[in-house]
Formats: sequence, C-alpha cells, structure tokens
Amino acid sequence: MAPRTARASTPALELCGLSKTFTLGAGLFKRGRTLGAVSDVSLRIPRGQVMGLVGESGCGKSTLAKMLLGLTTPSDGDVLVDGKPLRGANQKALARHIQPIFQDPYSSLNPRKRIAQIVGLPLQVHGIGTSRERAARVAETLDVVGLPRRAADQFPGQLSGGQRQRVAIARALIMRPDIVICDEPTSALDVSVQAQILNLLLDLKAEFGLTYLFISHDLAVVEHLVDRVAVMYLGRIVEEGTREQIFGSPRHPYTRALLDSALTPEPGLGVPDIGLGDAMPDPSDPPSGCAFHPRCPKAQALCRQTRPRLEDIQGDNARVACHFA
Ligand SMILES: Nc1ncnc2c1ncn2[C@@H]1O[C@H](COP(=O)(O)OP(=O)(O)OP(=O)(O)O)[C@@H](O)[C@H]1O
Repeated sequence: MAPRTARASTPALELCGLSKTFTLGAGLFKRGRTLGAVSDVSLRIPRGQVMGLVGESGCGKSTLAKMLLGLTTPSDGDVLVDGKPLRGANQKALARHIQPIFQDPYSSLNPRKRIAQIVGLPLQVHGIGTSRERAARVAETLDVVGLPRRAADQFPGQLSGGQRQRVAIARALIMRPDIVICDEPTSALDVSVQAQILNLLLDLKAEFGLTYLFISHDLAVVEHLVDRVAVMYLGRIVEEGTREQIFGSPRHPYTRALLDSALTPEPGLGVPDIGLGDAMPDPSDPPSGCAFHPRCPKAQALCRQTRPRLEDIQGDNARVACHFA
C-alpha cells in the first residue's frame, strides 16, 4: 500500500475497469447463468473530494462498495489507492486507508457491546496502541463525532438512531482513514436527523481531509454534499460529471428521469419510482445495445443494436454513455 504522503495530483481513489460477475444456479452438471453486477467501471476521486454514486436499487452500488472495501474480489479491473493497487494489500493496510459507514446503524452495531468496545474494536483487532492509548483515542473520537463521553459506557439500544450513526462514524474514523465509503448512511434516519449527520460528514471531511464515495439513491441528499456525481444503471456508469453538470444540465435520459423522480415529495420513503414504466431489467439477461433502451423515451433503432460507450463530453470534464445525448 502507498505511504500517506502520496502526491497531491494522484487521485485518492481510482477505479480502473472494475467488474464483478456472479454465477447463478450452477450445479455439478449445470453451468449456470452469469450476472454482471458491476461492469467496467472507471472513476477517479481526487483527494478531499466527494463523489456521489447514484442509481436505483439493484444497479450494483453495494457490490462496487464491497470491492473497494476488500469484501468482494473483483472479477476484473483494479482499484488504486493513492496510485497503488489494492489487489494483494493486506486487510490491516486496507483498513488504515479505507473505512465504511453503512446504512443501518441498528444492525451494524453489536447490541451486547458497549460503545467504547465497538468504536475501539478496529484498534484492538489491528493491535494499535496500549489499552490506555486506545481508550484515549476512543474518547477523542466520540468527541469529534459529537457524542457525550458517557456514551462510551452505554449500549447501542440506549442511543437514538442519529447517535448510533455517530457511533458508526466514530468506528470508521478511529483508524484515521483517508477514504470513507458511505453506503446510504442516512437512509434509515428521520429526515431531521439526516441533515445533522450530513453536516457532520461535511465537517469531518474538512477537519481530516477525507475523501468520500457517497452511495445513495436519494439525489436530494447527494446534491447537498458532493463535488461530482456518477450515475449507475445496470452495473455501468452512464453519466459522470460535476454536481453543477449533473443537477443543472443532465445529458443522459436516465439521469433526467432520476432527477424528475427526486422532485416527487416523498423523501425518506426508499427507492423512488422513477416513472419510466417497466421495472429495471434482469441483470442476468440484460437488453441488447444500450441496457436502458426498453425504458428510454428517446430510444431509436441504434440504441437496440449498439451499446454506447462512456465518452468524454468535449471540453466539459464530464462523460456520458448515450448515442443521442
Ligand atoms: N452474492 C451475490 N450473488 C448473486 N447476485 C448478487 C450477489 N450480490 C448482488 N447480486 C446481484 O447484483 C446486482 C447488484 O446488486 P447490489 O446489491 O450491488 O445493488 P445495489 O444498487 O446496491 O442495490 P440496493 O440499493 O438494493 O442495495 C443485483 O441484481 C443483485 O441481485
């Protein structure tokens, strides 16, 4: 793994043609079908920036996150952290660079452990510091995420949803990572608490120079804190650009549909109906050509035949995969 003093121009996190294929229904005498959960994803996240990753349920966001966290092995492609490949890196080195914050603080915290044990566990697992040093770092980190000192002795069940997500954030920060993968970190929270957690994430980013990949189906949440946005459909990135480009002048019909659905007034109700009629196609049997064509209001014959490449939009520092964008 890279030293923490990598050059400022090197992206903190780079995904190069990352793919994950699952085999379904294989047996002794049966070959099984393949499902491309993530296909040929390439992204660069500069140090200190927030990349939003958006798309409907089942488009591959969590599978992508698991590959970045070393929880799933890519079928193809590479992940570079500070310019160095993650492949072959040991878990200890990885944990010092990349940490996750997951959606559900209710199920991701062990209900039988005290908060101090939960937050300090990564230090213990990786043999960092004496027990006194670990306790001091836990106390300091609880402060940083805005939890009272007394929370250290409490159990998750004694805390509110927002406080539990602060615990999950403290557990991620205790290793002082450079990159945090936030997988729907506010989806399980009340709307009023969501804003507090998002503001906390922004403050922590500034304080520790963190780089975030922020995964969400909720575009309103993403708009609040990202620098760039990548839009994913059926395992592929279909559009990527700055926050202003994606929210101000989206080019891909799917991005437009997602933005339209974000305007429907039912925040916090889970994945929106994006108003495109047919549900997302079966990823183990994707449509020919552009995978979005059966739902696309602008589809033409070419879209059924040829898959558009994700190409640079001239002079715009953005990319789109659509024949007619
Ligand atoms: N272990 C697995 N084996 C087989 N298929 C899988 C596996 N994990 C995920 N998939 C499939 O890969 C596709 C992408 O799933 P993934 O969970 O990454 O999507 P997602 O965008 O994170 O969805 P959600 O927001 O609902 O979590 C889905 O079709 C899913 O059923």
